[in-house]
Amino acid sequence: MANITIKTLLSANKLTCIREERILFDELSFEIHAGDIVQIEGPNGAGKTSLLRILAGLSRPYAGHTFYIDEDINRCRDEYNQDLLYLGHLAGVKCELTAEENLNFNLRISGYDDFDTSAILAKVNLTGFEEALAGHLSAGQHRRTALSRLWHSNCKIWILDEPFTAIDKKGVEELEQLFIQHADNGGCVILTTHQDMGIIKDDRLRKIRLDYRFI
Ligand SMILES: Nc1ncnc2c1ncn2[C@@H]1O[C@H](COP(=O)(O)OP(=O)(O)OP(=O)(O)O)[C@@H](O)[C@H]1O
Repeated sequence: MANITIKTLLSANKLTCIREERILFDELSFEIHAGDIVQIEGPNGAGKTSLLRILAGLSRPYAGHTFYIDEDINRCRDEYNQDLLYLGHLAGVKCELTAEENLNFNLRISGYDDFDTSAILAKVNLTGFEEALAGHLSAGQHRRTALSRLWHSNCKIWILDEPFTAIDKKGVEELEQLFIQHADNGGCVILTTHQDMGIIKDDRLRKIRLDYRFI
């Protein structure tokens, strides 16, 4: 019988998050493996963004730990940050830069120096808008500028907060395909969305649900 090893990329160990005297989640534990596509779900205000930010090491939990492979993320920041691509709500797009300059800037600060911005922007349907100021782009084009980084990433762990916001149906499908490809190549995707996904079927998607609790 084949010996299948499941590689754990990220694990949450008894994470507790309290905001404004409200317990958003309490002793939440889970493991995320290579190949996983995980949706954090729950109503508005349930704590999805708070959880993603804790997993990304951008904020601290009230209690508990996040591990990158088998090390606490606070003890291996550099290695973790090199393997992590986090896109939050604002997604780091600067309105005063063009779409191309934004992509160029974001890839360079992530350590890449050999890439073709026109080809990457073409993947997100921004051909012809390379020189447009991000501040003048439509909401969907602005979001596509942020997402373009995903098409040139060596990071295994993608943490994406509402990646489909303002993206049209075809764009959502292309992103879903990319997520599947990334997971099939040994990465993982952890995302929030209030939209239904059409390509990533339920048997390919793991769900972690957050619900309100009060002290
Ligand atoms: N830094 C903070 N200080 C105080 N309260 C906060 C902070 N961050 C989040 N909150 C509160 O925590 C709760 C959860 O916020 P969060 O953004 O994590 O929810 P969410 O599930 O992502 O919501 P949505 O679906 O609306 O995006 C909200 O009530 C929010 O006001």
